[in-house]
Amino acid sequence: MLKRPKITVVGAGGNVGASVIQWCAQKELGDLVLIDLKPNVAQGRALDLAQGGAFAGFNASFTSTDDSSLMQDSDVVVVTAGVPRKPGQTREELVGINAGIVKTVCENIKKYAPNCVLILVSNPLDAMLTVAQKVTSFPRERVIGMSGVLDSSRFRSNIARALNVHIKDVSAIVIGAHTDKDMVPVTSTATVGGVPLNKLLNAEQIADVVSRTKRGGAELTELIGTSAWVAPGFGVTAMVESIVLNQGRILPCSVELKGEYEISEGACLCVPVKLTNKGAEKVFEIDLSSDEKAALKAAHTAYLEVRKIALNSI
Ligand SMILES: NC(=O)C1=CN([C@@H]2O[C@H](COP(=O)(O)OP(=O)(O)OC[C@H]3O[C@@H](n4cnc5c(N)ncnc54)[C@H](O)[C@@H]3O)[C@@H](O)[C@H]2O)C=CC1
Ligand SMILES: O=C([O-])CC(=O)C(=O)O
Repeated sequence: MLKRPKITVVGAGGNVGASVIQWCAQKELGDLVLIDLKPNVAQGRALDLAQGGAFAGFNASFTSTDDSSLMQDSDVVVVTAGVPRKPGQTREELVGINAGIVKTVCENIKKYAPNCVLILVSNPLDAMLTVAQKVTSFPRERVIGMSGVLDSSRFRSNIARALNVHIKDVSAIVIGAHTDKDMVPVTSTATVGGVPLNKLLNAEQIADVVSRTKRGGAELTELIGTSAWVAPGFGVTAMVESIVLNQGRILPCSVELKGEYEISEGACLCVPVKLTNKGAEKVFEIDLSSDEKAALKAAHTAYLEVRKIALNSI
């Protein structure tokens, strides 16, 4: 029998984890292991999905457990374990509690799946990525944060809605920190069907799209009462797919920088990377406007503050 990729989601009983499992199952990306502190909930999520396979047309294999050893030798481990924010909170306010959770989970990943590509989702994303890297000591290629795919998807959706065009034709990315204040929607390179964004929207309209994008997660949290999970699940799945199918997609993801963008070594921020079965195989430096360069610098400063608290909490 052919060996399929083994994909583990830690935190799979929760909203984002369940969404990731659903889309990975739908795309038959591999055998899925669902781990959560609440094993019954993870088991329930797995059963619910398995029962939908007949009509959704997939035949995935699920294992659900609170036993971390079942992630043994996973090819990809997605970490969604952690507390989500409530309306009125920032992601950064979760730092103390989630640093401890990410530390515990990453100790198990290091022990049981030392060769995996780790995709981190828990917030505050960039600082949690530093915790994951410190605990696992994995090379930067194999510790990747999901932020830019989601933020860019929101950016593209906001541009498409402002112009009443198909989202597929919108090419635009968000880099920087995964925070309401310090994400950097890159307007200077954004295009729709090859037409530069500034030929389609005026400065005020662009500012509106940018501000809506930066507040995308907060807006949803206010509406739902907890943070988003459907679009985050799609975002993670695109990353998993590019890794397990070795697609080599270039997607904005949080990674440790090693001097790129003139940012001090060791900082984790979102930039475009090539995702293959080695993980974030290549990090790209793109040309930015002077405003975007300044915004990236501010994102770095903000990240350092949150990182300090995160590292003091573990
Ligand atoms: N990076 C991003 O773009 C996004 C990040 N998030 C973050 O993802 C995290 C999860 O969000 P939700 O799924 O909505 O929360 P949730 O509360 O629905 O699920 C979290 C799950 O983690 C589990 N868990 C907690 N500690 C654990 C441990 N040590 N081992 C195993 N499982 C553990 C809980 O039992 C729970 O089932 C939050 O920190 C949230 O802020 C959410 C959306 C997007
Ligand atoms: O807003 C949140 O707290 C969850 C998240 O990171 C997002 O949806 O972008």
